[in-house]
Parts: sequence; C-alpha cells; structure tokens
Amino acid sequence: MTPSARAQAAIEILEQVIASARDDGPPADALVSAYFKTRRYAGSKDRRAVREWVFQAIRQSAEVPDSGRAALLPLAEALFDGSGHGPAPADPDEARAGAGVVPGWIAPRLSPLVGEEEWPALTERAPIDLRANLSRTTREAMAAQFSAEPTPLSPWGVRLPADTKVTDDQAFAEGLVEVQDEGSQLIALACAPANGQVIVDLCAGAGGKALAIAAAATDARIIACDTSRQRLSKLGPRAERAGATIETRLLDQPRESEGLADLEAQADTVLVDAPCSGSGTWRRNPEGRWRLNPERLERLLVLQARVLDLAAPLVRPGGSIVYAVCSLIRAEGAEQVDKFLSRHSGFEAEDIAMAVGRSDGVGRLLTPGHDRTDGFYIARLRAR
Ligand SMILES: C[S@@+](CC[C@H](N)C(=O)[O-])C[C@H]1O[C@@H](n2cnc3c(N)ncnc32)[C@H](O)[C@@H]1O
Repeated sequence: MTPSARAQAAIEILEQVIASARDDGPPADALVSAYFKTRRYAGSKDRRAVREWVFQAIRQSAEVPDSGRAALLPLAEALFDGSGHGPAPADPDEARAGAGVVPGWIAPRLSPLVGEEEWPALTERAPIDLRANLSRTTREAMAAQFSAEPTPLSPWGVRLPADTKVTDDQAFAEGLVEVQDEGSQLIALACAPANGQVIVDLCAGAGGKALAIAAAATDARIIACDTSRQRLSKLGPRAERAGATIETRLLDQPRESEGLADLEAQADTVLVDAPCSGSGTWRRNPEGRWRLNPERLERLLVLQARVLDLAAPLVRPGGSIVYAVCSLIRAEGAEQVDKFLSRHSGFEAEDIAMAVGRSDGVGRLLTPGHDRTDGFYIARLRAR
C-alpha cells in the first residue's frame, strides 16, 4: 500500500470507530482487525502503519470528530493528495478535529485534584504492568525474567515499556504473572486480603482483582460475582492457570439480591469494583472519551449506587466494603461514596491504610499524572 492508501484505510476505519462509539459497538482494536480480515493484500507493515494512524487520531481528539477525514486531516494532510487509492485533497475550509484531552462536558466534572497540568498524562501511552503471582513465584524472579523494573507503589508489580507483548511468554502461560495495571493491584491490596476471610468480589468481570486477592490469601473463601456470563466465564481458565480457587456466581439482574441471600452478613470484605465511565483508563482506551455522554454517565451513577446498596447487607459487623472505580469523575467517586454513607448510617469511612494517591472526600484518588497508574478512586467503608 502507498502511504496515501494507508491514510485512506485509516479514514475508513476511523469512520467506523466514530459510528461504533455512538452506537456502543465494538472497540477500535476489533474494528482494525476486522477491516484487514477482508483485505488480504495489506502486509504487516501496512497494518501496523494504519493502526498507528487510527490510534494517533483517536488520541489527539477529545471530542468526537465529524468524520474519519476530519479525524486524520490534522495529522496527515500531506497524504491527502488525491493519488491512486489515497484521500482526495483537503479543502481549506474542511472540518478538522481539534486537538484536546478532556471533552468539554467532562472537564468540569473531573475531581478538582486533576488540574489541567495533569491532563496530558491522561492520554499518554501507558506502560505494561505485570502482577507477579506470589502464590507461585516472587516479584524479583519476574523482574529478572522480563528485565523489568519493580513498580513503585505495588509490592506485587513489575513495569515494562508500553506495547511489550507478554502473553506469548512461558511465565504467562504458566500463570506466574498477569497483566494488571499497578492501580488495579492497589485496589486488591486495599481489600487487605487475609487467609480465613470471606471476600465477595461483587463486580468481578473476568476476575482481574479476584485473582490478585486469591494470590495474596490462598486460604480465603473468594466469591466472584457478575451479571455478565460472558465476562465471568473468562475467570475459570485464568484461575486454573494461576492455580487459584475462586467460586463464581452469575447474578440475575435485577434480582441479584436473591443470588446473594446466603452471603448476608458473612463477608469480611465486599469489593465493589463498579461499572464506570473508564475516565481513568483513557491512556489505554482513548476512544472511551468518544463513547461517554451525559446520559450514559447518568445511567452509570444509578448502577453504582445500586451495586453499593447490594453490597451493604453482605458485610458482617466490623467488615468493610471496598469501593473502586477507574474514573476521575467526582460524581462516580467521592460524591457516590458520600451519598452511600448518607443512605447507610451503619457504615463509616475508614483509611485504606496505604500511602498512595491523594485524599479526595473520604477516599483516595490515583491519577496517571500524579501516581503513574491508571486513574482510580478507592474508598473503604466499614460496617459498625
Ligand atoms: C469495572 S468492571 C469489573 C472489572 C473486574 N473487577 C476486574 O478486575 O477485571 C464492572 C463489572 O460490573 C459488572 N456489573 C454490572 N452490573 C452489575 C450488577 N448489577 N451486579 C454485579 N455486577 C455488575 C459488569 O458486568 C462488569 O463486569
């Protein structure tokens, strides 16, 4: 493919990414792969170059661009030369996506801790963090295996450069490591897992945090719940690879509490890693900015309050809820927790007992700019 033909391919994919963000369709990565499945003439260099254009265009624009052309034009105008399979020359008045990091409607909703000086870090390429499975190996062994640096905040992590491929490594296949951002590791640490405890991971998804908890407390009873069969089904093979024992429980929305009745007042810790805007993970998922809108955010706020209310009766007296969201939007973090505490007088905020991030309301906020992790809000709420 000529450089201009690659630009045209990127425009076509960006067109699909924009539509998919609007309609809640597949992610950009999947769209790039699907595009090339039907275009066998493209070689690996072409694919890499097109993918690079697509992600550069997504990264540079906070707002949803008008079109694929508008998204790429500010980056690659010289390739809009009308040649062969390339894009038609640009009109001087043609729409161009503006450069930016935080969409205008989200900026006033961010935690005040995330000042504009921190914004560039929100979409910078993120390193790859691995969590050493301490039930099977040591962090030092994994640092040596991957020639990696230890993560500064999590005692379980090692850090590799962005885009390092680790899933082909033997250590990964043997369950000695998992790919997990340091911030996610800190959420599992905030649960203070210990042997003999009952720990409910209420929104377990594919089990990233449940696996970290299981590695730290091999004799704890861990119950991983989710309403998504598809996500939860990924946990079984991962647990097997890691040598972990984790119960899984598929909950039936909106009757989740029926499936949790036997756990009432049983849990030492309920982790609520709630569905959220993902505004703390834009550096890995920059198109997340194009997918979010005020209506979606409103629905997420309602769901977060709901899962917190589901968690409350499961906690034994003296036990805790650990609430976490990978978000920097205050309504999902500090404000959501304040509202929970005003609905549930039997709970009080407690420290997460780790000197990480900055305090925000009763919890702590980790940000890419300040902590070099994905953005997370974490709070611990203790049942009196
Ligand atoms: C942020 S993700 C969890 C990620 C996971 N803890 C991890 O570490 O990989 C939120 C999860 O909440 C689940 N969820 C949504 N509504 C729920 C509900 N009412 N009860 C339980 N889980 C729910 C979603 O299916 C999704 O998997």
